[in-house]
Amino acid sequence: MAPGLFITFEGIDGAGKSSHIAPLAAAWRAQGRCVTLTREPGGTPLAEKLRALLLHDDMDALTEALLVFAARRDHLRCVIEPALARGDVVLCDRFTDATFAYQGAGRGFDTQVLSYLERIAQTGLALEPDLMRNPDLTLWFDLAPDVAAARLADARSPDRFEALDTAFFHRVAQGYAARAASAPQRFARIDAAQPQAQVWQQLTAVLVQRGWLADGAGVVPAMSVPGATL
Ligand SMILES: Nc1ncnc2c1ncn2[C@@H]1O[C@H](COP(=O)(O)OP(=O)(O)O)[C@@H](O)[C@H]1O
Ligand SMILES: Cc1cn([C@H]2C[C@H](O)[C@@H](COP(=O)(O)OP(=O)(O)O)O2)c(=O)[nH]c1=O
Repeated sequence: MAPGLFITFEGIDGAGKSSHIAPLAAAWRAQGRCVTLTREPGGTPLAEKLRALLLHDDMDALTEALLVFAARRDHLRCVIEPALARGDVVLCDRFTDATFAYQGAGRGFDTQVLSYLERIAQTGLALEPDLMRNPDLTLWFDLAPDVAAARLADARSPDRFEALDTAFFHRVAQGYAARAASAPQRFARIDAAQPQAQVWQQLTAVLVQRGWLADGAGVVPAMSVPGATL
């Protein structure tokens, strides 16, 4: 059995993550791999309830951090770890880097506390009991906040995060850049300002280069592939 692969998609709101996840899942499935397609916050019935609170109810940054890690723990326990143990490719729309970018850099919450929560929430669930689960690869969609905002203005009504100002998203973008610099082996930066066909090419090239996807993978996604299919 091929070993499981845990791949996360990160970037500010509107960077283009959701548009590419379903087509990548289809490309892997066409090559005979089982794929688990999921998202954070969310991915389990409990974590989806926490997601609804996070996206719509007012709360402070510590409460946000505790809720995202509670949702993550349940998601790891019920979905991600079992899928990896089966040998699936797990494609997850956001994971812990989002917490460091949004609650850490965006809200200004203490990143040492986030690191502590990361360790306790992500350890003790894998086959190897001491492993702190981290993605094998993080595809980071890097896009200027004003371009992302222009894309979103045409696309959907904003949630509690998407309604924040551009200064917040500049901080979040810097948070992602810092996280990527601290784990360069794990991160692949995708230039999300490119037209979608080129974004797709860059994404698949990263995966082919690692030997995880065979060459000639799938079609370029249509612009309208919704995140709502997750
Ligand atoms: N490379 C691209 N160029 C132009 N528009 C894009 C591109 N990628 C995605 N979009 C559009 O931008 C909007 C936000 O994309 P989406 O995939 O939902 O972003 P995210 O999941 O990162 O918030 C959608 O309307 C989508 O069709
Ligand atoms: C995973 C995660 C997401 N978020 C935020 C980022 C997003 O604005 C929001 C929901 O993410 P997302 O699923 O990308 O929203 P959408 O489906 O509308 O594209 O949650 C955090 O603040 N911290 C986290 O740890």
